[in-house]
Amino acid sequence: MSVSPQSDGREIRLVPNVPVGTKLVADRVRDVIDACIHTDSPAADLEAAAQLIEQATQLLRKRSRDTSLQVTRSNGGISINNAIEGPCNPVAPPLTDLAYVDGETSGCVTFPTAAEGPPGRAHGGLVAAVLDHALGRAVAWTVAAAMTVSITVDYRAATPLHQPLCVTARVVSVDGRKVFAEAEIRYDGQITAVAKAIMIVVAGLPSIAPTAVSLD
Ligand SMILES: CCCCCCCCCCCC(=O)SCCNC(=O)CCNC(=O)[C@H](O)C(C)(C)COP(=O)(O)OP(=O)(O)OC[C@H]1O[C@@H](n2cnc3c(N)ncnc32)[C@H](O)[C@@H]1OP(=O)(O)O
Repeated sequence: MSVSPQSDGREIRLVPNVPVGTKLVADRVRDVIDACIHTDSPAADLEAAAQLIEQATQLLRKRSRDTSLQVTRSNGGISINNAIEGPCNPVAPPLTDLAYVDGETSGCVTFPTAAEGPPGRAHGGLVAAVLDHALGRAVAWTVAAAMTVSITVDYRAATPLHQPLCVTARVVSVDGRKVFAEAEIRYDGQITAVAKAIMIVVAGLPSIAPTAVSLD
């Protein structure tokens, strides 16, 4: 396991694979979040549950590290704690099955109840975040690692909770450091939201590639 210093002084920790134990904890925490939102338990059960969660938190805090950004070389360089794709981040939906084929980036996501905005629908901000992330992936995989300076989202139909959604993204054009890209999210083949973004290639970000990842 190695650490590479970044231009802003923060460190990125490289890990060979998604850590199985950490992912397991993240999956269980996702379950806890869902149970917390849906529970109709009596006060005594809620108190007992809170104590158990507190005990689990203390156990996890027994050994901590400062670095949060961890990247594995597998699957095109997954940032395991990322807010959108991180399998070890219980707040990430997460966006999974990321792939890059013939210039097209794709991924899958199922929004949990915790992502609810309007009743039964995904929150628009989270839909935008997923689109933003897919755009970032598409630009990183097609051109170079970049940051979003502008994103516009058109919401065309309800993006449902608890349903498998497909996300696709691609680079449209490049003008110096500026990269123009577009993405969409689909439910059952129908587009629910479309995004257009301008991203700026930034030196010092970890380089990721679709197949052979080199982070050294
Ligand atoms: C490893 C696994 C990871 C896995 C990760 C996978 C992908 C994750 C993607 C997530 C995406 C994000 O959330 S990114 C996070 C949110 N975004 C940010 O935090 C970015 C905040 N902004 C910045 O830090 C800065 O603006 C920079 C560094 C991006 C650019 O600053 P700069 O380097 O000084 O560049 P600057 O000269 O200002 O601009 C460069 C060119 O872009 C143009 N430009 C700038 N802003 C705009 C704009 N809004 N609309 C149009 N054009 C613009 C300028 O006119 C200029 O054009 P010209 O004169 O050259 O023609």
